[in-house]
Amino acid sequence: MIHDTDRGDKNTPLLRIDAVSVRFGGIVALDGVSFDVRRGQICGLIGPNGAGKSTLFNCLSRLYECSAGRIEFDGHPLTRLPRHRMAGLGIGRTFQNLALFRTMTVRDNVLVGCHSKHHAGFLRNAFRLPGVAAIESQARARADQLIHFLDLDAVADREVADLPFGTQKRVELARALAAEPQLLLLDEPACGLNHEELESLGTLIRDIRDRLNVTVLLVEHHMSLVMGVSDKVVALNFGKKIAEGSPAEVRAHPEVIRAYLGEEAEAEAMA
Ligand SMILES: Nc1ncnc2c1ncn2[C@@H]1O[C@H](COP(=O)(O)OP(=O)(O)OP(=O)(O)O)[C@@H](O)[C@H]1O
Repeated sequence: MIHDTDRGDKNTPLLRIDAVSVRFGGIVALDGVSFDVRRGQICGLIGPNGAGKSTLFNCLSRLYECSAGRIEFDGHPLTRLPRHRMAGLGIGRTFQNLALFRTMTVRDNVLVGCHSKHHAGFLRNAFRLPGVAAIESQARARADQLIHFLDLDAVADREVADLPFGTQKRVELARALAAEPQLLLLDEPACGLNHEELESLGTLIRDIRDRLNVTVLLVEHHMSLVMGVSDKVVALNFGKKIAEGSPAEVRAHPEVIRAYLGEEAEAEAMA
C-alpha cells in the first residue's frame, strides 16, 4: 500500500545484534547477546521479568549505549550513529506505557509521525515556500491511509485522551507506522488489551508485515500471541540468550521451560 518494497540488500539481515552487552554499575542487563532479524520476519523476544528485553529495545532506539558489541541496521553500524540521526533512519517503536499527545486528535497524532519523516524544515514552513503544501498533502493522505488501516476512521477527529486504552494503542501503532519504518519495535503490545482486542492483534501484526512490508521485533509476555505470530523467537534470561529458533523449538527448550516455570516443571515436561 504505502511502502517501498525493495529497500536495502535482501541477503543482509535487516538487524544484526552482535555480542551486545549492557552494564549498569554492577548489573549486567545484557551479556553478549547475538541474533539476526531478517527482512520481512516477525521475531518474538521473550524472557522473564528482568531478562533484558527492554534494555535491548532501548539500545535499538539509542536510549541506552551498549557497553560492548555491535548493532547493525540495514548493514550500517547503529552503535556509532549520533542520536540525532536516529529519527528517520527507519526504526519505529511503540512503548509499554503509551507515548501519545493526549490532548491532540487521533489524526494529529498520526500526522506528527508523518512529519518526523518528511519535515520540510523550519524556514520553508515559516515562509510557506514551494514544496510545503505538497509535503503537507502527502502527509495527510498517508495519515488517512493508516487511520483506515488501523480501523480508526470513526475516531479520527476525537481527542486521544477520551478513547479506550486498546484504541489508544492502535493510535500509537499508526503513529509509529507513519514514519515509514523498515523495522517496528513493539513493546508488549498485548498488555492491557481485552480478549477481543487480543484476538485481532495477531492478525494486525501479520498485516503490518504482509501489507506494509515492515519487519517486526516484538517483546511480549503473552505467550500464545508471541508463539502464534512469530516466525522465530529469541529467549533471554538474566541478560543471556538461552534459546533461538521456531516457536515450537523455543517453547520446548529445557532452559526456556526452566526460566519460566522452574526446574520442577522442566522435569515434568521431560518425563
Ligand atoms: N536504567 C537502568 N538502570 C539500572 N538498571 C537497569 C536499568 N534498566 C534496566 N536495568 C536492569 O537491567 C536488568 C534488565 O532489565 P530489563 O528492563 O531490560 O528487563 P525486561 O526483560 O525488559 O523485564 P520486564 O519484562 O519486567 O520489562 C534488570 O536487572 C533491571 O533492573
